[in-house]
Amino acid sequence: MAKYECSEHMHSFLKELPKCEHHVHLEGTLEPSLLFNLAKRNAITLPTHFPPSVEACNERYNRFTDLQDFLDHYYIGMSVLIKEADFYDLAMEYFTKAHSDGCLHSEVFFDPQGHVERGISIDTVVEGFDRACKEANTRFGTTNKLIMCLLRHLPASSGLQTINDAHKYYESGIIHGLGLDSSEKPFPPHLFTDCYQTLKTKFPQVGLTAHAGEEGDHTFVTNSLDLLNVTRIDHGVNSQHSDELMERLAANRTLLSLCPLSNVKLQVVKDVSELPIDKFFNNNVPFSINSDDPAYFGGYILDNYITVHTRFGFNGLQWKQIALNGINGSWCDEDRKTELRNLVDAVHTKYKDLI
Ligand SMILES: Nc1ncnc2[nH]cnc12
Ligand SMILES: [Zn+2]
Repeated sequence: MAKYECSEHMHSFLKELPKCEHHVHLEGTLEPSLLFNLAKRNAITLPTHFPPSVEACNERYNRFTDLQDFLDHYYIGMSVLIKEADFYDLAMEYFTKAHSDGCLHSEVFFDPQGHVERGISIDTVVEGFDRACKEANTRFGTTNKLIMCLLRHLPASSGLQTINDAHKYYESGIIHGLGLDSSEKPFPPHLFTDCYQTLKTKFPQVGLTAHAGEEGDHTFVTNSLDLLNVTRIDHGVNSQHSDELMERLAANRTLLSLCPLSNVKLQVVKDVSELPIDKFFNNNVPFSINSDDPAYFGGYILDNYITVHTRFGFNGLQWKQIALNGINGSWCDEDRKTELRNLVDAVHTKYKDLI
């Protein structure tokens, strides 16, 4: 289904192009090899219906029927994460891979409720992830932000409790944002209005985002904007079905964090070429390209960029614009944004023949 070639030269350009990732769940970066190592280290027995080996995981992960089928594996997978060092090791594996893909700034999700309900304290989770964020910055010079997600299949009261438990991490800036994930269609945005409002009132600097328009229709996107006051939308592919919404996203420069390989693996589309990526680009709807749950969907950020290239054949100038839109939509400070824009300029100049 590849329509365009990705030459070695284009591959090098896409790898070197400074990229920002805004949509990756740290628990979704749990490679089967680490999953089984941690299960052994922590003496965890996985349920008998979970794939019993790395090979069996790779085979099963290739045929998810929908979002819920994936989530059923994802929540079992994360059950091997017990100690602070487990969360650290998981995040360090991701930051190392992202850095080797040319990703210079990552805003990463995590699901504390998925751990707290198993008896793991939120402090264990956040301390491990925060230590990895700091280590990645020291080791690679990459920047990163933690975004706490609420699980939409749990009641808003549990979300409020989680926000309360995370209070000190928002206060110190260790957690920067709030997101909303898990099963979308049965749990629309209005259920979480109070959670978003409570956090925003206490911490006006917090970044707000939500998964919307992945399996839900475009009203999930509009309602996330209107009721949750988010400034970013995770996925948002179904925004394509409302011209009014498309205009609103473009006018307000609201970033969609698209996840092309995820959409194929979760049967949102059969092939990346069916995604409205050219439509978003041509209508000035800003988007970034992300990996979502790379250990489950078979590709990290660069794999997603390359697949998009083979389907849409963007030229060097268009790729530069996509990279700049990702920087503009990031939650890092202005100095870092300027630094990243200059790096994009330099790489684009180096590959100026790709225009
Ligand atoms: N793609 C996705 N959609 C909703 N919830 C998720 N949790 C992890 N990945 C997710
Ligand atoms: Zn996601």
